[in-house]
Amino acid sequence: MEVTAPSSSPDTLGKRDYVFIVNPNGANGRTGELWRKLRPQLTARLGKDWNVSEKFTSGPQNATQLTREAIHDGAAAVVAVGGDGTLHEVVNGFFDNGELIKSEDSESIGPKTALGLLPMGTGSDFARVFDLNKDINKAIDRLCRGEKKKIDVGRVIYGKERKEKFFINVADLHLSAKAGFFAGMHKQIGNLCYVIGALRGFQGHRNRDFKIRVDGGEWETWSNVTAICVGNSKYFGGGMKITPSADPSSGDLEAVIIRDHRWYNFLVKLHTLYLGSHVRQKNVFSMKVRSIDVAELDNFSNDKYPGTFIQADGEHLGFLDASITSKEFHDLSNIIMAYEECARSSCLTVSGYRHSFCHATALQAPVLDPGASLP
Ligand SMILES: Nc1ncnc2c1ncn2[C@@H]1O[C@H](COP(=O)(O)OP(=O)(O)OP(=O)(O)O)[C@@H](O)[C@H]1O
Repeated sequence: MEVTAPSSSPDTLGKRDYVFIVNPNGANGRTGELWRKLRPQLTARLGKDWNVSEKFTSGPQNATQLTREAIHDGAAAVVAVGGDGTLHEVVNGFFDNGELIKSEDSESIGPKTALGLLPMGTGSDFARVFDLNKDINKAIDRLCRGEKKKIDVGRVIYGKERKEKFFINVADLHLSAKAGFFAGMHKQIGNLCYVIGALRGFQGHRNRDFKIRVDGGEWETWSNVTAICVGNSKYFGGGMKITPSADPSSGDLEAVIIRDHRWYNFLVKLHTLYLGSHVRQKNVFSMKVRSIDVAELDNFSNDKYPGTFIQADGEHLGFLDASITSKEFHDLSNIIMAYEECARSSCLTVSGYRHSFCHATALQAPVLDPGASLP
């Protein structure tokens, strides 16, 4: 829906679109309410230079499609309005078949469209690293100032069919992903959903043995793993600083592997998860990685669930394949999960690739002014 005058009006001629993709049901409907209150302010502040348009999502995954359409149409920016789930879907809309998409008139590799964020979800964890989660006006100011930052995205490949998703915040598996799955069912109670999710996650949980390979090196067996969290950024679960050294502009990811933990370990040391000091504890391992592969070693067939839970940006993706054996795993026929830093570049040019093997990802969040030159 066009908020400003129609694009044929003399006022809008030559202007590019700022497309706000709104999940009206985010944060149990609060996103939609807040958006309606903020929209006039945004139109007033941005409308002089841009066509401000809004698109409401019709349901899960729709934000991805809406983003692709906006990029094809040459939007200057696509701004996710909602929580981490909506941001995740918008980020995935920058890609198609694993490749960055570009506007139809774009000559360059990578989109001319930038990514933006108005955090209005339950957890809004990605926004925390920019200190934008507490005050929406701060996020609006940043958007209107046109402040830009280059950021990375990660990629997860999982399951027998080797499905692929990009993530911008944290991807994780096993207990934390199971807790996230249940938390998603209780978003109506706000941040308490993460407590309920954790309690339900612990039911029937047992630590597992996995094969893990870092940066394409040797596979190693890790026994009694409770959770594996890989952060492009620092926070998940409504403010837990799970990967405290991760920096979305660093070019690498932080992998935190938690082993041998029981529910009471978390209970006693819960505050350390919020402080990020858990990484200094016994049985918690942190490392900087470019990629990490994980495969199951033991058989899940007797379990209630088909395998190890995987989530990305708090969105349930599925399960590692329960039937993976070490033989299949060596065949690499059932991989697993791989994170990959995607090369970064300006959203306007092809210069600045950090790695020639990878197409540029032009994700800059929270975005702006695609006309300005990048640092
Ligand atoms: N129109 C819609 N109706 C129902 N669900 C939707 C709609 N649009 C998107 N969704 C789904 O809503 C889910 C949650 O959205 P979102 O992340 O915006 O809010 P949240 O869960 O409250 O916040 P956070 O993820 O930060 O905790 C996503 O999984 C998304 O797929």
